Amino acid sequence: MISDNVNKLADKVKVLIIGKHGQLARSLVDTAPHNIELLSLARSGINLLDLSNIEKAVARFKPNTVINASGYTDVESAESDATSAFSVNETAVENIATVTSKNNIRLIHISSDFVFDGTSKVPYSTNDKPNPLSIYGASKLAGERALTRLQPNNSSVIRTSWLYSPYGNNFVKTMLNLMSTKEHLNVVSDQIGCPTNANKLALFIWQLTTLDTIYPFYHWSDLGSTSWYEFAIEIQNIGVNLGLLTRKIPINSIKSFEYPSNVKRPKYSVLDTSNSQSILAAKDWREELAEFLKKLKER
Ligand SMILES: NC(=O)C1=CN([C@@H]2O[C@H](COP(=O)(O)OP(=O)(O)OC[C@H]3O[C@@H](n4cnc5c(N)ncnc54)[C@H](OP(=O)(O)O)[C@@H]3O)[C@@H](O)[C@H]2O)C=CC1
Ligand SMILES: Cc1cn([C@H]2C[C@H](O)[C@@H](COP(=O)(O)OP(=O)(O)O[C@H]3O[C@@H](C)C(=O)[C@@H](O)[C@H]3O)O2)c(=O)[nH]c1=O
Repeated sequence: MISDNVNKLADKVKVLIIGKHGQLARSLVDTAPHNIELLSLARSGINLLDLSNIEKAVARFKPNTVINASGYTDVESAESDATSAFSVNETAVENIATVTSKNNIRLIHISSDFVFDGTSKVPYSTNDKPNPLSIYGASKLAGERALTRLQPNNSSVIRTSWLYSPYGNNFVKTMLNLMSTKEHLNVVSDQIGCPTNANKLALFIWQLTTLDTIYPFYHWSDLGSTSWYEFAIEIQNIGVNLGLLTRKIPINSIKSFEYPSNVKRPKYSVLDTSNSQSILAAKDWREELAEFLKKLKER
């Protein structure tokens, strides 16, 4: 018995992150606990469409947990390139789940509020039925289903929404950029959801890696709800207060149909995160945004 425990202590927890250059993968690296041995792989290090290549990467590193932070996230381009969206968001997930299931490795995978159709009037629970409106949403749902089919045990799908971080493309960075270069902005006010600080999602994911058993589905976002329009207003208000922006520009509230886009986005996609709160307590989205922008100013 004693030697078993010693062996457990000697075996460092090893976590493989897939999607190295993405905003969530980078936030995971930023927040990783010190006792974890990490390997984060980009496309150059792992070919997600080649099962034997994933096998090799896993055999070499021998992770206890794989976090799939990769994804085809260009919601607009997905509408005209469904093949690429499904290959990353479904086929790659199938391949990863096949390998992790075979090797008894925990798999944590990220999905989106865009699997829902937005007709609900109350936050979506993990039991609610998905019905995606977009190709991106359909490809994310296909990935969820592949994972559930191939690795029903020791895996979790975490659905999240409106992710932002200092890295890559996200609404907060786009707004700060547009607010400093444009004379006015039009932003949709009839899509309601909840922003998520990628750092906090990363902390939630790290908590999941420590639990003995995990549920198949979690929802995670910051607390509260807002529209993209109110989100933009708040970014501008805090941005000006902190000196990230030098002036305020007019921000007009518009309807979805007035915004040039090929994508049908859910009108309401707030996630019910209550089951996740015992694992990590979330904060209101405004508080998270203010902390994030403060740190961005200090960088
Ligand atoms: N962004 C958001 O608002 C939300 C995101 N999600 C989900 O969270 C996850 C992480 O999102 P986020 O960090 O924003 O995504 P990013 O777009 O920032 O990063 C995605 C990463 O996936 C990598 N990738 C794409 N295709 C492949 C491939 N074939 N092989 C290897 N790597 C690949 C990209 O690599 P490269 O840099 O080389 O292109 C990129 O590094 C995704 O699954 C996404 O669907 C869920 C809800 C909201
Ligand atoms: C830039 C801009 C966007 N918008 C609108 C368009 C859209 O309805 C909303 C957000 O636009 P974006 O293109 O930034 O975000 P979008 O790529 O649609 O965001 C989604 O990404 C995927 C990956 C997810 O999983 C979702 O949770 C969600 O975060 O804001 C404006 O109204 N005005 C603007 O100037």
